[in-house]
Amino acid sequence: MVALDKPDARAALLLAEQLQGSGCWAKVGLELFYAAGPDIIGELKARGFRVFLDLKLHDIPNTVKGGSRSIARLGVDMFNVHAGGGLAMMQAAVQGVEDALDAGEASAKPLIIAVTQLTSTNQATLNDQLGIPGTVEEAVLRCARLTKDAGLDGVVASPLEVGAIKAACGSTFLTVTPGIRPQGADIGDQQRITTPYDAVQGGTDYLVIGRPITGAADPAAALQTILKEMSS
Ligand SMILES: O=c1ccn([C@@H]2O[C@H](COP(=O)(O)O)[C@@H](O)[C@H]2O)c(=O)[nH]1
Repeated sequence: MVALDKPDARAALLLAEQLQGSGCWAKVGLELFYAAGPDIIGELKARGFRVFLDLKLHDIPNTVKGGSRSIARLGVDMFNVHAGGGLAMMQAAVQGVEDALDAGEASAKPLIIAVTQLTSTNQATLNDQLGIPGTVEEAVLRCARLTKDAGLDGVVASPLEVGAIKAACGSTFLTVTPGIRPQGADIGDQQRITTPYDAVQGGTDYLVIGRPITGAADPAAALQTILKEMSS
């Protein structure tokens, strides 16, 4: 999944066109969605991309239900919420999608996943800033189990945690992992990272990659290099 973190539709579609035919998904996050609006989803779908809408809903259950219903109408293939919103909030996301399907507003059910702990969070952020005791992995696993109990399809986590999540929640529970950095790439604000190769070896279902591809002089070539690294 390539994170199309671009400031407007034109820049995002220019990038998407360079990646067309590679088989990658397009991930639409806050920067692009707030700038380009819902129409960007249709533009990407028309170019053959499967779309992960990464808006990380986190609100009271009733609001998340309505938001999820609206998202289901857009025809995205996957979207997410924050597990930190709790069981009822995540169940409300599922209900919102079911309402859209029952009302004939959406033709297919998108995958719904939940962010466990952001990959920019480290041990100190968790314990000292957020006041959550224990290790990051323990916090991630608590969120993953809650997400499964709520009936969602999987979680967003670091590739470092995939083995533990699969052991706790089962092999078919999806793991979607940002925090991917090829050897020598700039780490930026990410904290819990691995290489594309190690992420694949660790059993992740979907790798999410932004700047190592989008910041490259030739994004299509950067993607191909990463795809090669994943499979060798
Ligand atoms: O825990 C999370 C959840 C979402 N993301 C998003 O993934 C990409 C990663 O981009 P890079 O440039 O490869 O760091 C970005 O869109 C984030 O919003 C995440 O990184 N961690």
